[in-house]
Amino acid sequence: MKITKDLYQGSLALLTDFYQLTMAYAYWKSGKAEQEAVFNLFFRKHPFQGGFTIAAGLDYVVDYCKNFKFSQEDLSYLATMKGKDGKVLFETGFLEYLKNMKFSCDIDAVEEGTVVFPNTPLVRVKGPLIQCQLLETPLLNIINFQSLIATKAARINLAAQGEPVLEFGLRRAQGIDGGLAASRAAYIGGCTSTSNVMAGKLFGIPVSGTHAHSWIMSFETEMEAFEAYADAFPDQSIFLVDTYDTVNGIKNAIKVGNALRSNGKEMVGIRIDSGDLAYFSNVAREMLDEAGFPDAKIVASNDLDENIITSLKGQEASINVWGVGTKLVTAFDQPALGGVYKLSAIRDEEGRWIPKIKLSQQSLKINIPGVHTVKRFFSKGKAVADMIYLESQELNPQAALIIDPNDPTRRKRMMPAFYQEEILLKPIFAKGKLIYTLPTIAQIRDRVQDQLGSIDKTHKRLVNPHLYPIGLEENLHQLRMELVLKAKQVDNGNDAEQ
Ligand SMILES: Nc1ncnc2c1ncn2[C@@H]1O[C@H](COP(=O)(O)OP(=O)(O)OP(=O)(O)O)[C@@H](O)[C@H]1O
Ligand SMILES: O=P(O)(O)OC[C@H]1O[C@H](OP(=O)(O)OP(=O)(O)O)[C@H](O)[C@@H]1O
Ligand SMILES: O=C(O)c1cccnc1
Ligand SMILES: [Mg+2]
Repeated sequence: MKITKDLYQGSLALLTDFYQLTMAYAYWKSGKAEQEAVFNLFFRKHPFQGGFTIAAGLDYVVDYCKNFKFSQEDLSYLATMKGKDGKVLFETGFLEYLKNMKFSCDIDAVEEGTVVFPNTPLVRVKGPLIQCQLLETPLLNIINFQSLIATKAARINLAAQGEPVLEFGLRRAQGIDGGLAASRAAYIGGCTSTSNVMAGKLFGIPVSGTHAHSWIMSFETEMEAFEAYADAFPDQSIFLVDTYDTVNGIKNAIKVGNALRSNGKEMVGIRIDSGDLAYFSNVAREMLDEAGFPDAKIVASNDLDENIITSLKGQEASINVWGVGTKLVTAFDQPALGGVYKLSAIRDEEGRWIPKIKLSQQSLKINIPGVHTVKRFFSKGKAVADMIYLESQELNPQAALIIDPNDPTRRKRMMPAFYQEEILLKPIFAKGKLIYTLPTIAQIRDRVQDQLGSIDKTHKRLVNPHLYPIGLEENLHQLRMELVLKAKQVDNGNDAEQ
């Protein structure tokens, strides 16, 4: 395998779970392939025990769907697959069907960078059952990871209180694509730049960095190393001061800073990567100020995350720039967002939508049926609640009642006279045609900041946040309850109609 050349071979159609293909075959075989269905992608719980999630990855989803096609190589590989009986698994007629399959779904999705809450749809796919099914794994793969990292980045940036956060994660990221997608999502979530040069090239993200301990160690003395670096980059020197002795390193940085200044140049700052970051940053600030470098930046790194940054802020550390790698790009304390993709309705032969439900012992896991969408209510520019409702439902113009899907005793009446509203699912594809103008990555990043500004600070608290209200419109709640009771009867062998 030559990863530089052979990794994707121009097609991602097989980047899926095997069972999607066996189901696709069986749908085809039983004549159900083109029956229309609706699936929703949503998650049940915020990551990091937080109070908000940032939706990310739609740009990748759009590209995936636009290029949703099985290549000749993909089909040749599928043709070699054998069943337990030694016979080919997929008939040639099916492979022919896949070859001619054209993406034709409607996709509605929340825009990238939107603040989202549990149980509300992030992506809704409506179209031929076989296509909806084949999209499950790639859509989850893309949205789960990028939303997770964008959320982690947003938390880290909230902790940094507006100071720059430089993303340094590539060396510890989850492989090649994980590293690229993480840099993209980290930037969307609020980071200032990435150290990942390929992400810079591919996504147009600002690239920045300092230098490593190896640079210092390659010289006889730290002074020589600083001088040589200042010589190479007189306008952008940040000196790593902790290779041997941090206080001495700061003294050396000041000496080289003075030398630069005598040539009309200014050092940018120093970086501290070990030890007590509060103590050493305060020592450094005092020394730099005293030496006439009050504007020199103090960059800190070393296994930082939102909790350590919050703690360092609490200790009044003199850090101005935060370098964050491992714990950001690996989402260290929660390695996956538990997004799921569930069938919620299917069209019968008469063209009627039949809402579908999946039972679970945990009521938290019972899905939301029907062709539904989500609306956000705002009061004075602040988001106050999200309502999931059936698209075909006429809403009470006076007041909509929303009911918590996990606790029907929690209810909230929304009086439209006091609220502005926005439907969060936007049309992206109509019958396979892209009808959405993709924003730039900078616009998505700005959107995250606007969105965070639109929710109350109690939901942004990093520890024990206040729960944002989301609910089912009462008719949808009623439908869900009826379907649950009916399904339970069927499950028990009773006649559902009695
Ligand atoms: N003042 C502080 N308050 C809270 N956490 C801190 C403080 N200073 C440093 N830390 C964190 O404590 C941890 C120290 O880790 P560790 O002991 O591995 O580093 P170190 O020994 O200082 O550095 P290295 O091993 O790289 O030489 C890091 O996660 C760092 O971010
Ligand atoms: O700590 P992170 O958040 O991942 O940030 C990136 C780290 O990568 C670099 O060193 P590396 O960890 O490779 O070596 P070191 O621990 O010996 O400094 C850098 O000096 C940071 O410590
Ligand atoms: O530029 C840096 O300082 C950097 C880059 C990657 C990892 N750690 C630090
Ligand atoms: Mg380290």
